[in-house]
Amino acid sequence: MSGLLEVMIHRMMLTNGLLKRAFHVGRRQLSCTMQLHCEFSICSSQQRKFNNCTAIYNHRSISTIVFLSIGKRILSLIALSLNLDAEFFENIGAFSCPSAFLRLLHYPGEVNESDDGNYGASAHSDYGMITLLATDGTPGLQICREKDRHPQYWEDVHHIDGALIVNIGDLLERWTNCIFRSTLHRVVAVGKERYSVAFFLDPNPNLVVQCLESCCSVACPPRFPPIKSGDYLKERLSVTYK
Ligand SMILES: O=C(O)CCC(=O)C(=O)O
Ligand SMILES: [Fe+2]
Repeated sequence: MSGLLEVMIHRMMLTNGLLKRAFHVGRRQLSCTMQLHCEFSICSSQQRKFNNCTAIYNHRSISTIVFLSIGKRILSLIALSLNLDAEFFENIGAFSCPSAFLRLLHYPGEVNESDDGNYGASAHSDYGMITLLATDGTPGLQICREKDRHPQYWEDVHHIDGALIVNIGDLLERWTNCIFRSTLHRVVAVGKERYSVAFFLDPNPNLVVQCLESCCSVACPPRFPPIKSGDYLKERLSVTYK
């Protein structure tokens, strides 16, 4: 990995026993001064598997710094839509040393009968504020718009060249009292190998996430108690990776 990189490789893992390989790059907590200019020149044999991910990444000339600034911009638009200042999340310190990391993902093309439907990513929502997702264009990602409705109705997310997919996370759902619902999504088998890169943008771990004033009223009280972002994420991750 290039000397320019100040990254930590968290782990190589199989998540929940599902057929997905993920490679984590970044720090749970980005240092404010840290240069995260991620030009990937991945060379070890393990990392070679992820060259297609890095190709997605490099092709779009995006670095973690760019992901971060796109994420901040989207969150300032979300703040405006809630009658808050554009700088609201910046001002409350959400982006001062935020928790953020990249996940490079590889899904194999072949699916065996014995896998028993375990492929890709099972239905979930991401835990933090927002996730920016770049894929190699291979289908497989699906969303369920009305997550409380049963039976669930799943829609394919169509690839748009040059566009990033934005998922709302559970912390933003808590903050906005469900005005912004977190995106229920999954990745299903399409009989083709698939690569994607996800950038998870989560707030400073010490920030207390509590219902925004503009998102509640007497008729619509807060649905979630205040919680420190870091505690919430730790709890969710410990359940996922126990
Ligand atoms: O690979 C994808 O398109 C989605 C990955 C995902 O949802 C995740 O890693 O949380
Ligand atoms: Fe996800």
